[in-house]
Amino acid sequence: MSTPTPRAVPEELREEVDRLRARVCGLHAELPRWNLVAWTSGNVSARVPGADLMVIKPSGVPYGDLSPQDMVVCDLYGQVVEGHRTPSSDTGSHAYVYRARPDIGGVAHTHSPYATAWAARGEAIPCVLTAMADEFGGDIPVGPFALIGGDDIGRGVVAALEGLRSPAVLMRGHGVFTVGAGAEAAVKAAVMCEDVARTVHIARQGGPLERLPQEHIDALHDRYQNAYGQ
Ligand SMILES: O=C(CO)[C@@H](O)[C@H](O)COP(=O)(O)O
Repeated sequence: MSTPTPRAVPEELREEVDRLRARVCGLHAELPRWNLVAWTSGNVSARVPGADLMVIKPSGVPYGDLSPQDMVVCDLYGQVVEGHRTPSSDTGSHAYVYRARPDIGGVAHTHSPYATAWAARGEAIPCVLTAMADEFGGDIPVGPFALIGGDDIGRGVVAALEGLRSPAVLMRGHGVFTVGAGAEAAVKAAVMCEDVARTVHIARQGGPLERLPQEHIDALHDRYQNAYGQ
């Protein structure tokens, strides 16, 4: 990182940072809403566009107590720049992802039950559904087990997603990490990851799974990413 780490939020970024504080706080409410976390597990962050800063959840604060003012502004090495709370346990890993992947603007982490069960087995979720082709462009990969608190998880996330279209990775023995152009996209990927993890788990109870042909996966992904919706 060549630019010096800001020691305070530059005045010209104040409005954007305050907007992101509110947005990241609101997105955290989606994690319990979609049953993706228990108690205080999980977290979401957003990169501050045009700055070596991110906004992330405070560590260990119950979701119902989170407010925009609780969100913590950190540099992309995990150092607090603004905030009265201790940042998430995964701050170093979120920061690593942002440093390694300039295209990523949001990161989410959950312990959603079905996807985390696949992570416990260290098993990738095969692309057997059109919904998987749409959102993930293929299988949902597994990343390595890593201890918590530094940037090891972030390094594993970046390595596991290298060269793949998937915005989600199942971190072995831990849970789901997702990325996106913004925090909204990362949270959506987490919701969709749990949805397909559950469906594929149920399907496999009934018999063998058949992966979609690659050309169909490619066509479905292209449509969904480039033509679907408004
Ligand atoms: O599993 C982990 C650590 O990766 C997290 O989901 C924690 O459980 C939540 O940590 P904070 O973001 O509250 O520090």
